[in-house]
Amino acid sequence: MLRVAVPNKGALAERASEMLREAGYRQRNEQRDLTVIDSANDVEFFFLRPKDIAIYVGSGRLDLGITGLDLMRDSGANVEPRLSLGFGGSTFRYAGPRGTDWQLADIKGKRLATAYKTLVQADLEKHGIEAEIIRLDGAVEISIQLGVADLIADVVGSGRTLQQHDLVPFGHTICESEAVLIHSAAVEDSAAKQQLTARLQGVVFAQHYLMLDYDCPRSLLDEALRVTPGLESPTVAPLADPAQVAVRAMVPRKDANQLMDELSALGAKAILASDIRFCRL
Ligand SMILES: Nc1ncnc2c1ncn2[C@@H]1O[C@H](COP(=O)(O)OP(=O)(O)OP(=O)(O)O)[C@@H](O)[C@H]1O
Ligand SMILES: O=P(O)(O)OC[C@H]1O[C@H](OP(=O)(O)OP(=O)(O)O)[C@H](O)[C@@H]1O
Ligand SMILES: [Mg+2]
Repeated sequence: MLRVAVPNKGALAERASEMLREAGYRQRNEQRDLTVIDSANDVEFFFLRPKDIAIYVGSGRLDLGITGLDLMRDSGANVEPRLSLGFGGSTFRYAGPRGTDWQLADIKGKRLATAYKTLVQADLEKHGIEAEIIRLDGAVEISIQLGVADLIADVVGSGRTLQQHDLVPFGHTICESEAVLIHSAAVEDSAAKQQLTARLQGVVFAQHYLMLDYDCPRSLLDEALRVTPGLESPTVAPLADPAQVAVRAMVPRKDANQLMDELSALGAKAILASDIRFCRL
């Protein structure tokens, strides 16, 4: 049975379970359950703290896991990302009190609070900076106000939490992160791991694409197909009116409105966009 780790709480938990559901897997109904067996798909899911997931997967006890790239790197475990899941995007940044034009070199000799000690230590070493790292578990932005640190390094999503605490990010981005599916770098791949990956890939892909349907004069078909070339070859079907054809093609979601404008200007009619829930390419 394939064994898969899923975040049990925090920023990634809900979306991770939602994606697995979309991919056809059974997920927990009760927030406090720590495991769920999906016997139809021969998978057991383990609901673990996001910070611990890379450690379990790196140990080889679990086959796959969903976690943040920043957490994966901080764990130091022997794991690799195998699929980006397209949610939980954040950056990991140094930050200090507003009003000072902080530079990276200013970190030297300061007390720097973080919940990602390994990640920060590696970055400081890389830049030849020595500082006292204060290891906290969370709510790191409050630590300066409470007098235990001078600077912090933490996850920035919208930037709201930094702003609320009068902090500004400075220096380079330590890590760009998003939710990823990970595996152990030391364990061989298997058909079961590949199948779960392909199912999640289908969900990620479906989120990035829309299906466009439209009718277009046969005389304009070549031009219309240049606008919507599809992934490989769009479907072109005859209509009752021999001068018209119906076209169906997948398009990137972010371009959909512009492409619909172009098709409309070209003379296409009845242009419909529909969601793709999941797919296998
Ligand atoms: N506001 C946010 N926006 C986007 N991603 C975020 C945000 N906060 C956390 N993350 C991402 O979520 C992951 C960490 O999750 P979270 O902070 O929920 O876990 P945790 O800190 O281990 O648990 P907890 O906060 O419950 O102690 C990291 O990969 C991080 O980049
Ligand atoms: O830039 P923002 O959108 O404001 O998000 C960033 C905040 O979100 C996370 O906190 P979380 O809710 O996980 O609490 P924690 O600090 O206890 O981990 C992160 O640690 C930051 O504090
Ligand atoms: Mg957190």
